[in-house]
Amino acid sequence: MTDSRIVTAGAQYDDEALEASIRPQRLDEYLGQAAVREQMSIYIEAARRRQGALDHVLIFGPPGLGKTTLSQVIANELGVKLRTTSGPVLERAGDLAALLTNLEANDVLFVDEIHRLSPVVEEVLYPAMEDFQIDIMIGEGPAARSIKLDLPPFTLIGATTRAGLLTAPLRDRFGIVQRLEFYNVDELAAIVRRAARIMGIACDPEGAMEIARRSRGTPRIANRLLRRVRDYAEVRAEGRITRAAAEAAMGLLKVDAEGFDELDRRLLGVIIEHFDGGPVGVESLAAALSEDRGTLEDVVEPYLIQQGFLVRTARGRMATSRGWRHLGLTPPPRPMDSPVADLFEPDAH
Ligand SMILES: Nc1ncnc2c1ncn2[C@@H]1O[C@H](COP(=O)(O)OP(=O)(O)OP(=O)(O)O)[C@@H](O)[C@H]1O
Ligand SMILES: [Mg+2]
Repeated sequence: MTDSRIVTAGAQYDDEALEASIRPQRLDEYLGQAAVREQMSIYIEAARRRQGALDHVLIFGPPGLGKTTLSQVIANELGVKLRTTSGPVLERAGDLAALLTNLEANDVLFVDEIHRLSPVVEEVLYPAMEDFQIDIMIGEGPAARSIKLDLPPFTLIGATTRAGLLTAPLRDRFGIVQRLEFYNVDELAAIVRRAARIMGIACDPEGAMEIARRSRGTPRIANRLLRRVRDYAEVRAEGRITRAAAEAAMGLLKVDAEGFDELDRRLLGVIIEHFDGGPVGVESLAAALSEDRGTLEDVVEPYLIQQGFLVRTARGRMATSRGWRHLGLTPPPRPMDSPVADLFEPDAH
């Protein structure tokens, strides 16, 4: 079920065709993330002047915020080739060795889901990152020996939604660590307007704002909502994305004013109605919703938490007063000696 959510931040197949034309190629098309952009522009320029490889970069942040995009932008700005792989794909040490020995000087190797590298592959990566060398074993049994190979200088870019799952030795080998944040509404509106231009659909600023507000801080969702609103505008609104067209289209998709869909509302509803607002453990919650725990933790909760509708406490999840009100319910009186008491202040959210 979750895969078909319009507001899921994860990638979906229908995205691919248009995605390629919309995806930013250069740093000045990569909107928002001002601090990341400024830092990266300096590091990239410095590497270019030295004609050396950029230091290794770790990019982390929730799905759909632009990790893969940023890695491509970095390679484009450096003017080097990008090779792409991912943690789960690299099963054996030899898989990684083959990729590394095919790199040219200053190339970028992008490893998506780097927290899912197997330990043997990670072992190969350490000396490769640190000294641009790898040890490979030739042969088996008593005749086996290891030889050292020199690699050209290169940049490893690792991406992960779960920085906490990276081993310390791996994390320490990245000279540059960038954390992507949820985008604000103005940034998302700019992303929507740019994508609408590329798609050749007229989009009023208020129409873009309306889409932006419901995009959960996530460019991938903004672009997906834009495509559905475009369909609606073409059929019902004379091909123009106005505020009214955006509202009507998203009403049909059951995406509410906060960008929540039915799963978000069910999650809040279950915490409030079955568990008196919490705290409730994630396993009980997953069971009550018939959803998988990982989906709740990685996909559903981060935005609810970031927006102050939900909190994670040591004893489990709790709905905040904002969460109660979103469902049209009256929050309970402020719990006196609760570690989250301040979340129940009348004007806090
Ligand atoms: N800063 C940005 N400016 C404009 N568009 C962006 C930006 N970041 C991402 N996008 C758009 O959002 C889409 C999703 O981004 P991307 O695939 O890079 O996310 P991701 O962080 O790699 O997600 P995942 O964790 O699922 O791999 C891109 O195709 C791109 O069109
Ligand atoms: Mg990605």
